[in-house]
Amino acid sequence: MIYDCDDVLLILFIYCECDDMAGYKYIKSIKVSKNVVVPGSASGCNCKGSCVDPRNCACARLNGSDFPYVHRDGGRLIEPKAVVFECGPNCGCGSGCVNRTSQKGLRYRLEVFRTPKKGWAVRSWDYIPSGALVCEYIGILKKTDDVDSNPENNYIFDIDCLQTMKGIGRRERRVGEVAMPSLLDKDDDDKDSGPEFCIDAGSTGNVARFINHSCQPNLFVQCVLSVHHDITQARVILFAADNIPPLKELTYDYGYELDSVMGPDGKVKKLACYCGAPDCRQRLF
Ligand SMILES: C[S@@+](CC[C@H](N)C(=O)[O-])C[C@H]1O[C@@H](n2cnc3c(N)ncnc32)[C@H](O)[C@@H]1O
Repeated sequence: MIYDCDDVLLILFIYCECDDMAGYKYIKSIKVSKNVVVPGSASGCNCKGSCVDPRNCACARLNGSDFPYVHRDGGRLIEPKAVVFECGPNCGCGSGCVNRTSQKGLRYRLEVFRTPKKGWAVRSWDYIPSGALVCEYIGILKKTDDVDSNPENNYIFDIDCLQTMKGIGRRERRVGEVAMPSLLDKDDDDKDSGPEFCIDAGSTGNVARFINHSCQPNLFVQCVLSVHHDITQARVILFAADNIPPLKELTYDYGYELDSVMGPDGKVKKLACYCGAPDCRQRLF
């Protein structure tokens, strides 16, 4: 299976909702469960054409007064951030703006291949430079409570951006100030309740669902807000952490705490890790 630029899941993020026969709403290519309320679009910047001057761009200010991306290779993330604020539907800039890097689709030819011990996996036919966008984790946006009943679904990504920003969980907290502190105000009472929303790629998804875990990964997870500014429903984008040569397996850290996953019988579930890294933790969870 090869995914290339023709298979791009176009993520234009024009805020548009509609229902299909199965009762899902859509924000363009993102399917949304009917019982999920998607926040309204944020007000944008007044730039024209492309955002170039961070002093005059409201979106740049949200990123700490600079753009998170540089122009090389169609947009490269300068460094991992707690959250990236991209330009959205109410911004004056156009689709070529560098601050819409995650909205431009796949740039590398990604292949799904079979591994001896980990099932399917993903690699690129092209060289991927450090900081380049690899793909978005696409699926159905659901309430996490609604998927707990299906413990055999291996394709659920909990949107743990808020927890990571608060230093809860195993994913590494990003240094640097969050330019919009109100993001962190959300559900302080629910500190232990975990992510409210997840992306379920069990029945619908893209190539990201086949990317395996590694204890020494070459991709990292970046939370991105482009349409609205609700961190609990942030988009989840995978970027290259290193220069990645062609045909090297692409991996990210799933971020599980050991002993954090329970089976239907209420007992701790364990899964052996076969990432092969010298400092492998030996278990995914
Ligand atoms: C999101 S899926 C990744 C694609 C999966 N390999 C497949 O064949 O569809 C996650 C599942 O892949 C397997 N997996 C991912 N990384 C692994 C690793 N490092 N070691 C062992 N199994 C892994 C586990 O079964 C995990 O629940």
